[in-house]
Amino acid sequence: MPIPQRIVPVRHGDARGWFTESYSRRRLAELGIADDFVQDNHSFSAARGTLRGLHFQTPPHGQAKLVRCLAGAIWDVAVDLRAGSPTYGKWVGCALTAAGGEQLYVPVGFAHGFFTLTDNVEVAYKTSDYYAPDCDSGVAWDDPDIALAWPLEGLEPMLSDKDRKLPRLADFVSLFAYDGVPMAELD
Ligand SMILES: Cc1cn([C@H]2C[C@H](O)[C@@H](COP(=O)(O)OP(=O)(O)O[C@H]3O[C@@H](C)C(=O)[C@@H](O)[C@H]3O)O2)c(=O)[nH]c1=O
Repeated sequence: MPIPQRIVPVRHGDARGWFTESYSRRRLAELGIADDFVQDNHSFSAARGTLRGLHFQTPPHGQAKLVRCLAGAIWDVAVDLRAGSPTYGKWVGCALTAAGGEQLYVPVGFAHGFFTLTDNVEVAYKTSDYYAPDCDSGVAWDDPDIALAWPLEGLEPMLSDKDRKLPRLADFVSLFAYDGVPMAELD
């Protein structure tokens, strides 16, 4: 289904450690995910309390993302931005850890962001379209209309200058289509 999903690839453990298929096009197709991923991104955040988001690219360069954590842990979120969706402006979030290998699938039409729960976090994600700076967009992480329950635990999030100036959802006119499937809680 083209809504956010939490995916936990199987890990095959043995005396050496473990092995996992971190990406399988066939396995994702079984879950209803048919995006053609064309770019791999990798970011490093030095400090716990770093927040990146809420980001998306506007049509015609919307990006689905398949997000995972290679070091440390994050709290990862997706916000529904599909015009006419009954879950427009609603969010889902979950922890993604290097230790557990969990992934979050973020479809086109959803904003994405994360908050680092540890120091020295590496996040890797596949995207279904190339970086298109003219379509780079976002909404404010602390927009009260979205009311994200970030696990701040008293920390003041560390943001980029760009993210500090992002507009509110109310100022955004969505050109993302709604395909009839409302967002649901993550498994
Ligand atoms: C996203 C992106 C950025 N850049 C460049 C632009 C800039 O000089 C530098 C850092 O970019 P940003 O500040 O936008 O990086 P960051 O704040 O990490 O942005 C990312 O946040 C997460 C939450 C997402 O979902 C991503 O799609 C992306 O928006 O990297 C690329 O060259 N290619 C890319 O695909």
